[in-house]
Amino acid sequence: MTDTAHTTTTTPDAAALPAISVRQAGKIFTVAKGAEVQALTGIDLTVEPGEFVSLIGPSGCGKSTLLRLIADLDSATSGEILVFGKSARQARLDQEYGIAFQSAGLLPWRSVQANIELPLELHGVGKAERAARAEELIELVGLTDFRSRFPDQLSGGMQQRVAIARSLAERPKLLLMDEPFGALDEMTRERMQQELVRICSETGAAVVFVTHSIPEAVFLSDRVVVMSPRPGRIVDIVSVDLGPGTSRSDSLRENPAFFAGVTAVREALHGSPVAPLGADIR
Ligand SMILES: Nc1ncnc2c1ncn2[C@@H]1O[C@H](COP(=O)(O)OP(=O)(O)OP(=O)(O)O)[C@@H](O)[C@H]1O
Repeated sequence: MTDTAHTTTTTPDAAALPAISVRQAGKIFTVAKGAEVQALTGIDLTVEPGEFVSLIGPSGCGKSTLLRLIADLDSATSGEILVFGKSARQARLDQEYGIAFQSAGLLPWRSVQANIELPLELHGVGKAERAARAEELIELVGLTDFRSRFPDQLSGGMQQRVAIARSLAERPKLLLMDEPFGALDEMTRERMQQELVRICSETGAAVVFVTHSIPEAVFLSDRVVVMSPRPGRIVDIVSVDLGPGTSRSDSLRENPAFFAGVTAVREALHGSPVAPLGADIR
């Protein structure tokens, strides 16, 4: 449950900076009649470049709030949040990450292809290059026959796939994902999990991934951050080290190391001490 040291000083090598450094972050919402909700308290978390970290915990424990603070969609009441050594605000302005959140957030007047191309368009990427990249991504998320459709002509899960493709358009070094697979059927969800693993290993992107699913968190993650509510805080960080030679392919779902990881996260969620992981899971 240790966390790596925070790097808040400027280093000459940007690649050596953590993808995310959160130190003592807290968030208080002011609600009706001046009442306050302490959504997060004392959050310390470092995510290294290329690392996959999931946030899991009961409803209301602050998972989405933490992700929103990192994405600068809301501001912390206390503490510090750095993204690749920059303030969350600067990182947002510099488009340091891709975002795929619960609601797909697509532009209804743009086709699937045009939605996926949007971030590239905003950054002045030429038409041919945009189209080629969109084509790759449309294929990746299995929407080849739907490239010209509009969001209201797609199922919720298909809309979510468009949003994921859009978040990948600029090959970001960091992806912030809030239950991106929540609306998908189980088979599509597992396929998308595998695609995400592949994409991350190919691009070296770090990911912070909010989920309610323990198996999903274990399948995807290097570390699973377990949170508890009132106020939202980190109660444990479970490392999922599957040992040498174990890839995150479909067969992992039937691997004893995977089951042991699921058990470790479940116990952490339920507040039981996590047994030291055995030889299968280090
Ligand atoms: N804009 C807001 N105004 C007031 N309170 C808020 C706001 N956003 C979140 N909260 C409160 O902060 C706490 C954390 O909410 P958050 O949505 O981050 O939890 P979560 O763990 O993502 O929940 P879920 O798993 O249900 O999505 C909750 O008590 C919630 O009611």
